[in-house]
Amino acid sequence: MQSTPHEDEDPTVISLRGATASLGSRPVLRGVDLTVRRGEVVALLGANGSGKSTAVRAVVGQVPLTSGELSLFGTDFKRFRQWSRIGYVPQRTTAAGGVPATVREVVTSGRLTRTRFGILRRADKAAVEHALSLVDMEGHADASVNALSGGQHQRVLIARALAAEPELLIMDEPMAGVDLGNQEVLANAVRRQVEAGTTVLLVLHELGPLEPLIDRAVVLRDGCVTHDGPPPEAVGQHALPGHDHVHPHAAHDAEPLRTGLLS
Ligand SMILES: Nc1ncnc2c1ncn2[C@@H]1O[C@H](COP(=O)(O)OP(=O)(O)OP(=O)(O)O)[C@@H](O)[C@H]1O
Repeated sequence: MQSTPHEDEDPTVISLRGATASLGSRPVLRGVDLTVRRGEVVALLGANGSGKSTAVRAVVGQVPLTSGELSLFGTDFKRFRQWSRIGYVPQRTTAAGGVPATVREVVTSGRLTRTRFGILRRADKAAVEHALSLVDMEGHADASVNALSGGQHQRVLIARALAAEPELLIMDEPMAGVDLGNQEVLANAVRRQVEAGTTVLLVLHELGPLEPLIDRAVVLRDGCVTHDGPPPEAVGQHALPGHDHVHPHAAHDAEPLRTGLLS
């Protein structure tokens, strides 16, 4: 495993303790404990509406906790400022939402947290090109993101997160709406990150091509953890009691999804 400049610090990358959170008046997290240690690949599984997205959004500060504790890289969330150490790929977003940006421009935007005043140095440009190559999008770097398929969009969003060379990569359903060919490319990109020592937290509907990478599964049900341990066997999440998930099966190279952060 790659050594990191922070190797001597607390190996706990994410620590969520007794976390509760509400959306509107609805309690969505009801006492969640989640620990992710350096170098681990953890899958967050559970039925639709069990609180998976809310849990990862709480970890990245998009949903405030109503009680409980969160620390990142050993630092209490309130004092944590090192956001460039975290790459986040949210659920169901488009790369540009109609903005006439190129693939390279969108990926470059993910590097800005590593720059001073947004000025790109040689190392920054190299990191952007490397991120593009990790998801096999070098050949599309100058294409408009609005002309991409759904699977290619997802590859660009992951490259945007990788451009900052994060130590922790958080991805919310990276395979949703992505055809098998693009899933393989994404799985390869994640595999290379894991081999380089990146810590990964994934929200997944089913383990799919990422299965060999996953060290541990945490299963949520109604905002509570019902399992924290080895991932379910090869049959995937379907093996879990109470599995009642609706799957967004992708058509061949599905259309870009049109809702999300930037749209
Ligand atoms: N803005 C909101 N206001 C009120 N309730 C919400 C809001 N967003 C989500 N919820 C509800 O919170 C619950 C948890 O949602 P969340 O997206 O975290 O679940 P999930 O496990 O990620 O589901 P899925 O697998 O369908 O993505 C769901 O019942 C959802 O309907």
